[in-house]
Amino acid sequence: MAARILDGKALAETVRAEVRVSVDAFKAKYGRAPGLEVILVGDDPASQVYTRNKEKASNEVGMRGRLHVLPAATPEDEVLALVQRLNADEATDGILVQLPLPKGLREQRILDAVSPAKDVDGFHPINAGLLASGRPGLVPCTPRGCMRLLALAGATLKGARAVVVGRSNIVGKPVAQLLLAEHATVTIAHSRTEDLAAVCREADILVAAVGKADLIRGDFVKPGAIVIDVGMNRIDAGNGKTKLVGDVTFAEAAEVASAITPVPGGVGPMTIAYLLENTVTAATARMEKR
Ligand SMILES: Nc1nc(=O)c2c([nH]1)NC[C@@H]1CN(c3ccc(C(=O)N[C@@H](CCC(=O)O)C(=O)O)cc3)C=[N+]21
Repeated sequence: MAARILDGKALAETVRAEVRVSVDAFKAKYGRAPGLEVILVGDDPASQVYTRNKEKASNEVGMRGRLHVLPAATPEDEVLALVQRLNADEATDGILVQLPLPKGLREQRILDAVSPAKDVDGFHPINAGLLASGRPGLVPCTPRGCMRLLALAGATLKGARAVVVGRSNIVGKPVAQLLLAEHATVTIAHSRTEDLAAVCREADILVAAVGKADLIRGDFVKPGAIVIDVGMNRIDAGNGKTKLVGDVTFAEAAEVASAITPVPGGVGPMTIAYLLENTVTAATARMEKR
């Protein structure tokens, strides 16, 4: 059996078209564009590419996207001062601090400084707590993208066995919360899980979010399962080049699963699309509160 390949790139384009409609409605109602501010500290080449893409993607849907680049040696208090200035700025709806931060900057202190109402990453403990309590708030982008891909696959979540491999605050925990909210029976597995293969084989829905190439082999997948691969691993392609792969051995898993996301072209583009969605959601919520 060959699995259906879930095209995250095409689905992300659909989400962006939806966001464009919301942005136009927002502009008509409030006379300005939703504003996303992306903060990059340092000169990590991958982060430079990612943040430029985020700025570009936000402008393409009619928002006002802006990238702030600070030198790697910027003192923590200066980063905090920028976050606080943007928190207080009426035209700023979303604030994203690109991770990882350079050594010497305390990630938690900086992320906690972002106003929960403008926290379009959904990383603030207030938003994490709201999600865990089943209350409305800003939800992390990658987990939202995973749920939309499951909808594309036509997954029945109610009563399904879902296994999430990985327990990060950015993906594993929030995607588990979203699956639970949809009435799946959720297991969170991780590097210390005993017999990971056997646990994964129970899954109707398998979400891999660890960051380790080839962690999930074909024999980890229950026949007919839906596999969402969140991993982003840059590995040696053998020809002096590198290539991007997920956590799942794609060719093996695609023989067994009913549907599977590729890397690249799966979850990654959905993350950016939901960053835009979260920004217009945050903008609308702020304006409606005033
Ligand atoms: N505050 C913060 N929020 C983030 O959301 C955040 C972050 N920091 N730091 C880094 C990670 C990584 N991340 C990606 C998003 C999309 C792709 C993506 O679109 N990938 C393409 C391919 C990209 C390529 O070829 O390199 C794909 O999978 O098809 C990748 C990586 C967001 N992150």
